[in-house]
Amino acid sequence: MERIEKVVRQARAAFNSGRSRSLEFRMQQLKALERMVKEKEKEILAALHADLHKSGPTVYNTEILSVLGELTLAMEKLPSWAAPQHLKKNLLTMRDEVFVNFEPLGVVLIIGAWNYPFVLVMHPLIGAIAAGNAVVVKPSEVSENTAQLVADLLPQYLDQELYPVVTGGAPETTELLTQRFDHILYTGNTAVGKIVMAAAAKHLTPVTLELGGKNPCYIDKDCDLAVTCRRITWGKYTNCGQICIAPDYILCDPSIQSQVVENIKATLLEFYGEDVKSSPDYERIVNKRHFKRVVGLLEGQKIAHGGESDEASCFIAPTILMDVSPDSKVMEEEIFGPVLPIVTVKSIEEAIEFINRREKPLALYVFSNNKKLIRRVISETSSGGMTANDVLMHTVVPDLPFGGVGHSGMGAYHGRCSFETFSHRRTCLIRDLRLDVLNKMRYPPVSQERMDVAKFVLLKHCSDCRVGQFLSALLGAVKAVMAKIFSP
Ligand SMILES: NC(=O)c1ccc[n+]([C@@H]2O[C@H](COP(=O)([O-])OP(=O)(O)OC[C@H]3O[C@@H](n4cnc5c(N)ncnc54)[C@H](O)[C@@H]3O)[C@@H](O)[C@H]2O)c1
Ligand SMILES: CC(C)=CCC/C(C)=C/CC/C(C)=C/C=O
Repeated sequence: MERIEKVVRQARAAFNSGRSRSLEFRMQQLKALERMVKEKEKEILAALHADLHKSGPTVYNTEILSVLGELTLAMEKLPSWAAPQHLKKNLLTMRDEVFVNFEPLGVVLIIGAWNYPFVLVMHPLIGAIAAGNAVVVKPSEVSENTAQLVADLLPQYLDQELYPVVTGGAPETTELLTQRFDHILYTGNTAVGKIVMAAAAKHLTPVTLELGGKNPCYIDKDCDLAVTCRRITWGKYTNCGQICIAPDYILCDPSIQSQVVENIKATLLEFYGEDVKSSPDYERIVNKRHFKRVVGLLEGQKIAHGGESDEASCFIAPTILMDVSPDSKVMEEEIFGPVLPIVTVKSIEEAIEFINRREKPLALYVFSNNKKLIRRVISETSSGGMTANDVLMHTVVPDLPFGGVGHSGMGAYHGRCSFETFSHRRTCLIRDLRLDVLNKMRYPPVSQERMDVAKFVLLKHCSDCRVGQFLSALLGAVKAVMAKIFSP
């Protein structure tokens, strides 16, 4: 544990040296990360297969490409993201420089989860490096092969003191959390999220919490069920249901429930063949603990499809549950496995009420040809993010912030939002010491007259105020004349 304290101390000393701040250095580190991902692709694929039975193409699409995409974006946009943001002025400040400067926060802690073990540490790491921070990376011990690979690879490519990796589980994370950081980004379950936030509060450290929840998926009667169910099947059973944005359960009218089941069954056959177990595209539950938890959710349920499992290989077949009671256990906790309950509702009002009676989810899905209904769902519910007429896809749009709300998390990242999350927006005002006469109205002794002038001056924005432009031009002219008269 002394080692952990030393690692954080070294990261802070490295940050204080100032070397992570220049854009040139940040770019160089991001380029090195890109080289790492390209050169070590085989090793990354192997680790993810060992941890989660993920197939090569799946890992390539979800983990490698998305990390390379985030890197390309950051390297292309960093100069514009990091540039000071000049803002509107009022009459009082029309001669000044008014801007927001993005500065690094300091030492950031990133705690990853096991289900997308590579991307969940790499995405925030990219944002934190781009913003000029030192970063301590703690990958999830549950995906042990990927965690070890990250620990082996990062020091080969990045500045070792600025970006150390700490491996281990709850004891190591607990120890890390006693240290002082300038920001913590944690990905994982809500219960540990509370522990992280409580520990961070001791140092007044801001947190980004990327948590989970039960993501509803409403299917309107007015939609193409074959397409709808193909998209839902893909999003639900990818990574064996172990994805934070998976549709957790379906809400639909009782009259279409059987058609939904039939369409999902047909898609499963298309995707994984007759023998799902031998499909290279179907993953496994990460460990026995989670296997038992997910199998336990099937108890007492009406299984419309699937239900088979094999503890030795942590296999659970893609499963659909029908006529599920809203009060059953499977509707209480996030499923995080290949089990899809269908709860019937008789109207969109009932669906909205159902969603709003529960904690705010990380994602919400609605399928309908009716755009008005989609807009209504957006305006009458809340969730971290949402996609209409598809699933998962809002997370792959680089400019969309990704994060939860309420019990599904706080704060967001991805793309520019990552850069902002790991930056301090520093308010800057640069004035000069001349023409102090213009400040007279704020100096004592106060008078009604001065207050009237202050009111006029403060309530006018320069950009939409002709008086401001006129005064500015006038002042410029006066300045030029004075300079001419008084120049030696
Ligand atoms: N919002 C997102 O981006 C996102 C992404 C992936 C997973 N998730 C959510 O994460 C959950 C699954 O992940 P998990 O929690 O099983 O992952 P996990 O077991 O990998 O835990 C996450 C991290 O917390 C640490 N940890 C565990 N117990 C701890 C403790 N007592 N004190 C301090 N640290 C501790 C672990 O070492 C690990 O690094 C699901 O709820 C899922 O929805 C959210
Ligand atoms: C398009 C697919 C299958 C996934 C893309 C989303 C993605 C890169 C997920 C990884 C990060 C994440 C939000 C995991 C949640 O558990």
